[in-house]
Amino acid sequence: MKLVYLVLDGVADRPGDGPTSLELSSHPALDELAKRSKAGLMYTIGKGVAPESDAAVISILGYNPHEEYTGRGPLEAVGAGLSIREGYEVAFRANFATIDPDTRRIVDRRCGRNLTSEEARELARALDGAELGVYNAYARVVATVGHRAVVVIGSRDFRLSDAVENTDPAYSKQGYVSVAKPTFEPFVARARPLEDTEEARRTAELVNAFTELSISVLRDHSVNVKRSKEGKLPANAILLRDSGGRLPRLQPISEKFGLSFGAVAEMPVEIGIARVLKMDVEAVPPPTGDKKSDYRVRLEATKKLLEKSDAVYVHLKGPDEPGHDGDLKAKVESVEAIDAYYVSPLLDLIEGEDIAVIVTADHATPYTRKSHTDDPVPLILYSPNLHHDGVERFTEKECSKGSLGVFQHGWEMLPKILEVLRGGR
Ligand SMILES: O=C(O)[C@H](O)COP(=O)(O)O
Repeated sequence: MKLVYLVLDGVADRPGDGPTSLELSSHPALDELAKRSKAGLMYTIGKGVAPESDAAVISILGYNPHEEYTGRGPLEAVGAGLSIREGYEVAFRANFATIDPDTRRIVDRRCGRNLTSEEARELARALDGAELGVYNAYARVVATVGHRAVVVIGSRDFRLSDAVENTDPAYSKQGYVSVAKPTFEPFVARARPLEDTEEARRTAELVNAFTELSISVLRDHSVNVKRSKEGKLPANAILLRDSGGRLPRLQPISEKFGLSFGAVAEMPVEIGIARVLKMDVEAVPPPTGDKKSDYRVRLEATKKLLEKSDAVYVHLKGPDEPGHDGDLKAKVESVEAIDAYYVSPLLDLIEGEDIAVIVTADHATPYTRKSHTDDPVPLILYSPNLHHDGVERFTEKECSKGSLGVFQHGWEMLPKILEVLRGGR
């Protein structure tokens, strides 16, 4: 038996807020699969935790992020091809953002979501390698996809600590698991040490020095002058979150489950996770405006990996961004594009084959809330060897009627599902 494990980033909404994107969209292939599946719901980390994708994905791949985890920064870094000098460097997930440089008020955490990766690369170059003026410290800045970047703060001589608060006010650090705040004061936060050590105080000082430097360097950068002339928001600040000083030491997924895993990943954090878990990674280019071609590439990568791996984890970013933007229409369209261009041909591919499929999400990003929430996500498990529950559609409400029940923690799901698949009932 082979397994395709499909994660639709942020696809779930909050049913109590009104009709969900899954209810409003037409997705015949997902519904067809749901009809032939067992179904359930899952809290991807746990009730009360509105997770970011990093810890949520770690969790739904079977690892409890409260036990061994070191934050999103290092995963973004490894996904972007950077390594971290343990003890002397701390990695952060970064957003190019628009602020009022005089008051530090945040106008947009994603500078209008129209910063191109090329523009971001040019801005990053202006800061990469900058000296921070104290502790013989420096910053490395690497742009990844759109407004997203990785920042590594390092010192040549002094030890640093990852126990520092985010400067991005949208997320709070709870240990190494970052939690989306339902509301927040839209100001660039000052980094504070989160433990009473010289290392943490020094790192917070360096983070604040980097923030000031980035604001002064980006203010009149030619990319921003051009963007302002075009009526676009300038990318004139960098918000940091999810500090981590090393990669998590996790058992490779093939050893954990006795299955070889491939991964189709498009964003640096998922590429980083797949690398850390020692999956065979097919990194595909980030999403473009051409959904048909994007999903064809992802399906080809899935096919290729299925030939050599027992299981393939496929992470599709699509629905998360419109969820953050509160754009119901775009979220519905994103589900429909995945259905037509990825799931429908996947059904043809698995027809008559001994291939099981899981479809779920890493968290909810309700368009009504514009941020991640702790709502449980729908889950279906198809296998030609299993009885199905007879649910009608792939939606939150329909899946709640399924025999898999409600997983209280994402990390409990994969072991249970593999047991069901191996038991064949
Ligand atoms: O799109 C992303 O990178 C994250 O899922 C959400 O992060 P953001 O709140 O910084 O957009």
